[in-house]
Amino acid sequence: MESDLHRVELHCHFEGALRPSTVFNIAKRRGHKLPVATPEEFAEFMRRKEPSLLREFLSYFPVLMSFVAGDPDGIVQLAVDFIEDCAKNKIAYIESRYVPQLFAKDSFTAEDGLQAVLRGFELGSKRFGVKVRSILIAIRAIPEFCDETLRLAKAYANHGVVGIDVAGDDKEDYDSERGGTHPDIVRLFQEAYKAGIHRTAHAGENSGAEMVTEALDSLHAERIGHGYHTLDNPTLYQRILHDRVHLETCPLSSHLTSAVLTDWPHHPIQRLAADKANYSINTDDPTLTGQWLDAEYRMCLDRIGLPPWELVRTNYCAARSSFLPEEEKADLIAQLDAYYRVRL
Ligand SMILES: O=c1[nH]cnc2c1ncn2[C@@H]1O[C@H](CO)[C@@H](O)[C@H]1O
Repeated sequence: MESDLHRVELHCHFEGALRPSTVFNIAKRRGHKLPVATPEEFAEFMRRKEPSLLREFLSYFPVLMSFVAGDPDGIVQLAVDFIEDCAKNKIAYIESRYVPQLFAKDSFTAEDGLQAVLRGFELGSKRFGVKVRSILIAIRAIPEFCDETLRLAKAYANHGVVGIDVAGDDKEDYDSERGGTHPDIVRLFQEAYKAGIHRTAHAGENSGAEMVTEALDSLHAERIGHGYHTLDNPTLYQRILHDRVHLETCPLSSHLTSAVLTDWPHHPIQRLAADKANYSINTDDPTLTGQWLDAEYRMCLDRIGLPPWELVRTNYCAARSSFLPEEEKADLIAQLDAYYRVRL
């Protein structure tokens, strides 16, 4: 049977995409005190309704993880459910990113957490036909994690891990006076570059264009997470366009974190579309935004005013800029071709 999965997503935090009802059930099973009585109320409790600062948006991650860290069965189930939610959103291929250390608790290590996520992804992939790969995230504010991030990225390169990223509050945790990104994180990216591990970096989300330049020049980033403020610097923007650097944009998240302050028809995505830039449409954190890829696409059509074929084009951009080996990339593009019957 021909697959109807035809979308590619490159920027989705697994911890930010945990199915609320499953988190609720895990928390109940473990005897956690919950602020609400039903799974539906829990979903509403986690969903951010109004724009706030990125820092506040990110403050919900420790809350979510406190319910599930250290619980292997729960983590496997969440990973299976994640893949099911991808299939419901017609995702053929997804690169999911996460911080293995956030799953650790007591004697349950970051590596145990990583293995549980990978196990769930494998089970989910077999069941729902979605192809998934992992990107391990280093956190800007916790450079102490870097050595382990590099070790795990190398050790699991043949088990579904295709790259690394750095996340966190890119404005608050980036110290331009002291030289920007922490040296340990710069070293992590340089080592990954030498080892042939792919690299993307959160930059230009809340921070300015200079951080995007640093990500390209010092971190050897092949893609940029968010990157909206690239457009504030015309020279850098021309460089991105010329070099076809891929920007992983996340519409609703950009609004809820106040990364983008303009109204929807003037969203940076509108400009990227007009300039035929290399970018993709992504969810970032569905548990916190309350919407998956279907709704993000609708937002692009209805609010930003993208034409439908532009969404087809962004899927091809995403497939071409994915961290898959060339042969698998060609297979993915063929899968898109079979569905769209037109290549953009
Ligand atoms: O939009 C974002 N910008 C920057 N960092 C983020 C964003 N969403 C999640 N994380 C960070 O990624 C890790 C979980 O994968 C967490 O550390 C969270 O703070």
